[in-house]
Amino acid sequence: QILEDDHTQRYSRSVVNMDDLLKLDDDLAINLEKYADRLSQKAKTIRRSIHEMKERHQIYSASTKFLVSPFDTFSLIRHMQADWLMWQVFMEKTVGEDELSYLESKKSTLPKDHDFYDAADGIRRMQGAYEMLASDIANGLLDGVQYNSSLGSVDCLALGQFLIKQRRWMIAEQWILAGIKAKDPQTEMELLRGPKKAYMYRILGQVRMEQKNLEGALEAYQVALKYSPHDSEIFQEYQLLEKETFTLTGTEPIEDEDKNLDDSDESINLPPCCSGRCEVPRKLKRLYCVYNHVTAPFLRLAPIKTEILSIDPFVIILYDMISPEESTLIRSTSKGHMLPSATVVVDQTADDYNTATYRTSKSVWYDNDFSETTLKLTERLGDAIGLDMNYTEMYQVINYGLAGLFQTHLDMLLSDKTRFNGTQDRLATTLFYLTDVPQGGGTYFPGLNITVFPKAGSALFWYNLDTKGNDHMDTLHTGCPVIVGSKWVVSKWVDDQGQEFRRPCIASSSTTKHLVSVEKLIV
Ligand SMILES: O=C(O)CCC(=O)C(=O)O
Ligand SMILES: [Fe+2]
Repeated sequence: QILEDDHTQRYSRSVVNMDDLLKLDDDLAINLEKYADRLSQKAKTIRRSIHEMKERHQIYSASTKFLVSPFDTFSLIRHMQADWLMWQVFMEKTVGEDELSYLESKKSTLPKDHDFYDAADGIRRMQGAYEMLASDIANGLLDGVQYNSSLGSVDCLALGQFLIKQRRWMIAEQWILAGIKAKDPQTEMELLRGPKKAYMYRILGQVRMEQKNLEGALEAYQVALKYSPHDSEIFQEYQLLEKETFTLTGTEPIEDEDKNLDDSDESINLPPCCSGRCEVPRKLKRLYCVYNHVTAPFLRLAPIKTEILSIDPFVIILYDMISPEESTLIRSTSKGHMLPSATVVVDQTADDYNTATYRTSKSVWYDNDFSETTLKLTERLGDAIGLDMNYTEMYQVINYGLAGLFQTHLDMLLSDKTRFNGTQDRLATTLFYLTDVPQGGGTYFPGLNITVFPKAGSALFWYNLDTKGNDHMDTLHTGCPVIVGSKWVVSKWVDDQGQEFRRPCIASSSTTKHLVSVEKLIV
């Protein structure tokens, strides 16, 4: 079952909304500045009046006749009876109400808890997929590439606490340690609620305790107490811990009954090949590149550069399928219409957040004849793959978000049995890459040890079904987490029904004389 996801803004699901977010942040900063101006205006009025009051006092105290005159006496009584009440009213008057209500009006558009969870979970999975250390990420070293930016301790601590909630103690500890080491820029957040060192060491102690590392926990608590010797809560926890260490010495560590998550589950979903550094070599050792001029008459004039990545299943890259102008047009047309990508809901009772995390992108659908660009693209693709474009699904334009990914999956929707009952399925997949992705974001086939990195203008094409119409399990594929960049892809699925003459049912693709579609390149 395919459902459109909820229509709320999901900031982490696509990077197309990042400029809106930046603009909002800018507006709110200007608003805060206005608020500060109003506060200083109030303080200035108060200071000016104090100055006048002090001057008056000096005159009075210098005068010997003061308080003898009825005018002075009257004036002092009037002043003290009325003016201080007026000051009270002035002091109580709220400053910057307009600015406060402006902030209130923007609250609904600010990122929500789920946006933070999405973002934090994205970082966690990116870290797992590329086997990065928290301290490296915090210092701007991403999968071997050093960037001129880093994360502050508030950010690291927030990640650590998020991971504690997920009971992922090991990487939670990494992030808390990174937070302790992070150089703190004096941003407004540090000023408002900067994490105190004692607090961070206390959390470090707690995380170590959860991992039954009692000595490490004690050490962390001792440092916490050094920073904050009078904190009674930290002291009590420290004492409890000391007792526990005493009773546990020499005994086996107790296994926690709850399942504690570590990151081995991640490496199953996202194997290390996302980086392109596969442990096992791919089947085709050589590079096979051909000019395809055989699947359409027009290609004799303009052959398509085609790289063959795998024979069975048949996987190829088509080069120069989209021009930079067409790519820009598709992206700019789509930008305002993207919604969180539809997801296959496996468990309807689970909350939305849980069901949607394996595909973190936004997308929009277009018919073949949506625009001149899509019409041309359809014609070009039809020529390049030799299949009938009248039998295809709509185009889906996709943009990935922060560490955006599509976990390992198959594109076909049916079981072999249902498919042979006559229900339509996805014979082949085409993924057009609209952008280069500076780091990460490859399309990875675990069964084939092939990682394809997006190259603007190229298209990845493969058959999901073998020549007999059965599932090809080796077409399992992953949209690897984006590390840096904005990954735009356009997908196009070709239906099995309607291709009977272009891709007839044959015993195997080596029965070459029957091949009509792009597979005939391997002849
Ligand atoms: O973005 C990718 O690399 C994979 C996308 C994909 O598998 C899909 O859209 O079905
Ligand atoms: Fe897919």
